[in-house]
Amino acid sequence: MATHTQTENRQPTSIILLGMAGSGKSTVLQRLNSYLHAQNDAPYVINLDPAVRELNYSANIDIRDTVDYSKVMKQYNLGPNGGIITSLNLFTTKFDQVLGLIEKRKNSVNNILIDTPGQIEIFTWSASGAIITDAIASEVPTVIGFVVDTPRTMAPATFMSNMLYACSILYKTRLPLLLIFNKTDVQDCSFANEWMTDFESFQAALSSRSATSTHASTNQNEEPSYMNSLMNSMSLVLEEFYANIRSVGVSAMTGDGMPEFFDAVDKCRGDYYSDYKPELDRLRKEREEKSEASKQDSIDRLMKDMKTGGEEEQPIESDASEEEGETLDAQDMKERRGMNATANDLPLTLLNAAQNKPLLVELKSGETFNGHLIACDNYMNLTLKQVFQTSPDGDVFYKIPECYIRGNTIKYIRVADELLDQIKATQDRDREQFKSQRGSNDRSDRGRGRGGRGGRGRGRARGRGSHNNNQ
Ligand SMILES: Nc1nc2c(ncn2[C@@H]2O[C@H](COP(=O)(O)OP(=O)(O)OP(=O)(O)O)[C@@H](O)[C@H]2O)c(=O)[nH]1
Repeated sequence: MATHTQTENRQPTSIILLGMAGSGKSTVLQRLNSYLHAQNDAPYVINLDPAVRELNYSANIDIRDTVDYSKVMKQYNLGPNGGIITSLNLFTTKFDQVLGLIEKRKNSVNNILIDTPGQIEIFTWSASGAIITDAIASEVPTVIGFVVDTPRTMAPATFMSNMLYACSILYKTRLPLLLIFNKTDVQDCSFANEWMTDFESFQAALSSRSATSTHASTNQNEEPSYMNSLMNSMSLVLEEFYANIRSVGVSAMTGDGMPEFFDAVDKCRGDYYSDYKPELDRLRKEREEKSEASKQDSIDRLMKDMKTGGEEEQPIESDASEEEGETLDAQDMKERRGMNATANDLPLTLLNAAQNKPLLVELKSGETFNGHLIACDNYMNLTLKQVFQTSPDGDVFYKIPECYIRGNTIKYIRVADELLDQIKATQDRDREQFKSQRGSNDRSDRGRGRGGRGGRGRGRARGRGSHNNNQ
C-alpha cells in the first residue's frame, strides 16, 4: 500500500495531470480526490483549466476565480485556444501567490493534485505552462501523470503517437512521468503493458495491422513501406523510454487501481529525489549563474557610464519638482518613487539598471502595469513593453505592446529584490573604491604638500603671525 499517510515534515507530492482531450484528466482527479478523502488524507487541489464549465470536484485554487476566460477572449479578440493561453499567462503573473499558498499548506497535506487544460499542447508547449511546472517542481517533489484513454489507444499507431507525446513531455519537463492507463473498466491495459515490455509483440501488432490495413503497406516487391520502417525505428526509440517509465492502469469511473496508483506515485517521488532533482538543481544553478553574470555586467556598465557622466549622482528631486512646479516633501518623494529604503537612496540608478527587466508599476489610480522597462528619464517617466495592464479592482486585463507612463502618476514601482541588492552592493563597492582612490590621492597630495603646499602654509602662517604681531 502507498505511504500516503500524514507524516511530519514530509513534503507533499504534487501530481500534475496531463493528457489528450477527453482522456479523463478531470474524472481521474475527481476519483483521486474522493479516494484520498476516504483515507482521511485530503489533498490540496488546483484547477488550471480556465475554460472548464463545471468542475466535478472542489478546488482549493481555481484559475477561474482569478481570470475570466470568456472576458479574456472578448477583450483580446481571441479564439478558444488563444483565450486559454492568455488566461494562463495572466494567471502566471500571479503564480507567486499560489506558491505562497502551497508553502503554507506544505506541512498539512500529502498530495497536491493539479488539473490542466483539455488541450494538452496549451499547457506543455506554452511558456506559462513551463513556468508553472518549473515553479511547482522547485517547491515540492512533482510527478507528471500522463492520462491515456486506453480504449482509444488499441491501434498500434495511435498507441505509438501517444507514447511519443508522453516521451516529449518527459524530455521537456524533465520530471518523473507516470503513464496512467485510464478507462480500464472499458478496456484492460494488459495489451499496453505487453507492447511496452515486449518489443517483438509490438512489432507483431504493427505488422498484423499493416497486413489488414486497407492501404497497401508494402510495395509490389514486398519492400517495407516508408511508414512501416519509420514506425519500426520509432518503436526502437521508445524501447528506451519504456525501460525507464512507470505505468499503472486505473478506472476513474469505478475507482479501480487507486492503491496501485499511489504506490507508483511514491516510486516516482523517489525517482524525483534520486534522478531528477539533482539535474533540476544543476540546471537552475547554471541559469542563475548566467543571469547573475549578465546582471552584474549591465550594472558594471551602468556604473561606468555614470562615472563618466560625473562622479556624484545628481538627485532627481530638484529636477522633477522644478519641471513640474511642485514642492515635494520627503514623504511625497518616497511615495512617488514608491520603493523601499534602499531604492530611495538610488532611484535613478535603480531604474537604469532595471532596463529590459520585469517591472511592476502601480499608479495612484490603482491600475497596475506589468512589463519590461525599456526607457526612463530623470522625471521617472517610463516606457514599458509587453505590458499587462490590470484595472484597479483586478478584474479587467489589457495586453499592450508598449506604453508610456508619466512619472507623476506613479504610486510605487516594484523590481526584483535581487536587483536592489545587487545595485546596493555595487554602489557600496564603488564608494569604497572611490574613497580609497581619494585616500591615496590625498596622501600623494600631502606628500607634495610637504615640499610645495607646506611651504605655502608656512608662508601664510608667518604672514598672519606678523599681521597679529603688528596689531
Ligand atoms: N468508462 C469510463 N469513462 C471515463 C473514465 N474516465 C473518464 N471517462 C469519461 O471520459 C470523458 C472525458 O472525461 P474528462 O474527465 O472530462 O476528460 P478530460 O481529459 O478532463 O477532458 P478535457 O479536459 O475536457 O479535455 C467523460 O465522458 C468521462 O465520463 C473511466 O475511467 N471510464
